[in-house]
Amino acid sequence: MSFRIEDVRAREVLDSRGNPTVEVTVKLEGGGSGRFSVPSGASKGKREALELRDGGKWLRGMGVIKAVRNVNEIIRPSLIGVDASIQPLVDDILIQLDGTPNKSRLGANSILGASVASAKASSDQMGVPLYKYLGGAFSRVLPIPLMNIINGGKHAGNELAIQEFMIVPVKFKTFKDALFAGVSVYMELKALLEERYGRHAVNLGDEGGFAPPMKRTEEALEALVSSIERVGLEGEVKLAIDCAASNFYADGKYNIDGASLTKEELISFYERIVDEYPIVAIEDPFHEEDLDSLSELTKKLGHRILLVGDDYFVSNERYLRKGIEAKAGNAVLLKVNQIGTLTEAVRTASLAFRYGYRVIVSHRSGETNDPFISDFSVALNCGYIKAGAPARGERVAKYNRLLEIEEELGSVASFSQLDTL
Ligand SMILES: O=C(O)[C@@H](CO)OP(=O)(O)O
Ligand SMILES: [Mg+2]
Repeated sequence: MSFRIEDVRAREVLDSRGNPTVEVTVKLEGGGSGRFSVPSGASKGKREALELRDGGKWLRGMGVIKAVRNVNEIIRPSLIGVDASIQPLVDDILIQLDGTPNKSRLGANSILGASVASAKASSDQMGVPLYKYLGGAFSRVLPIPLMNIINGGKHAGNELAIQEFMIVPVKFKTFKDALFAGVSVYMELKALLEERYGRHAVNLGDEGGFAPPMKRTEEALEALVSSIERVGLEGEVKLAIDCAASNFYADGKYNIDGASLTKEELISFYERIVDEYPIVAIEDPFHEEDLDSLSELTKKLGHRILLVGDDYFVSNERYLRKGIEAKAGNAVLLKVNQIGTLTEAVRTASLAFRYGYRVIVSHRSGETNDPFISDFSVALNCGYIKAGAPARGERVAKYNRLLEIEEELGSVASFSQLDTL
């Protein structure tokens, strides 16, 4: 059974927004193979590892021709003969080969493709499911899904400043029950939006949530609360928001709900909505450079809800460490393509666990049908996943994979129900 890499090949495929993305296939001498197609964000953090794009006018510059070439011409010869079952070695070779702090030479998209495809090839060679290969025999925690069912910000063509309005099924015994409860709320929300705003209100945003013509944050929160009540799930399904606040910040002010707020006013706004609605998590509440305000909000609300850093920490150990030192936030969003290799993503998760930060494995707004993040969340036993609405194939692929894993684990599967929730 040889784990030595025999071949690495990349090609261009399309993501869920129709943009080209990199798909990498790794083949091992022993016959095992793995394939991964890389996701892509729209509201990216400034400090994320670089996603290599090209093509000029053609495809509005969204091509990945160079990234594919980098895999086939630079990464391929360096990985051939390497033992794919030693993931830190594979990733170290990729990191050295790139040689830049933000993966700007080869592109995080080409590097990540090779990194994850190697892990998948190795798990195939070993004949064990990916979550077990990555996490070992004790991987058994199915994550609470944070399901984004009203889309705003950069993910939708409406006037909502806040990017994601999520439902969080918190009091269920199994992942399947939690998922199906979320689906009931999603369907009820569709009916409610049609009643209130008409049929055009149920068009979908990038992550499969509805993109109704709403203007104010509380209009969305209220619609979610009403939908939850209408299906009788109050107390069992709660709410979360991803503000992605860098996108509504300009010249020292936050432009939200028709007002221009100072950070102090925004803090009061968050305190009020947490009092009035069943919110259990707020992600990126301030712009990505303002760690102080995140610390301030953590002091006020950190004992009650999750305060999640996405653009703040960009899945990077270095920035998470700064957050920990500043007592900013109490959870980190983990997106493998923000950092570029699997080994680095796992290191970030380990650092988070060591300091009591929660880890939420996350999709990107531009996704593919690859359900890698589902296996990854179970491998980490982290207890949370953010994977969009239970609609649109590329989101559903993640939920369906989790259903499969839960069934496969049978009686040892455990579904996370965490204390602060
Ligand atoms: O901000 C986010 O958390 C993500 C995923 O929901 O969006 P994007 O992939 O566009 O960065
Ligand atoms: Mg985010």
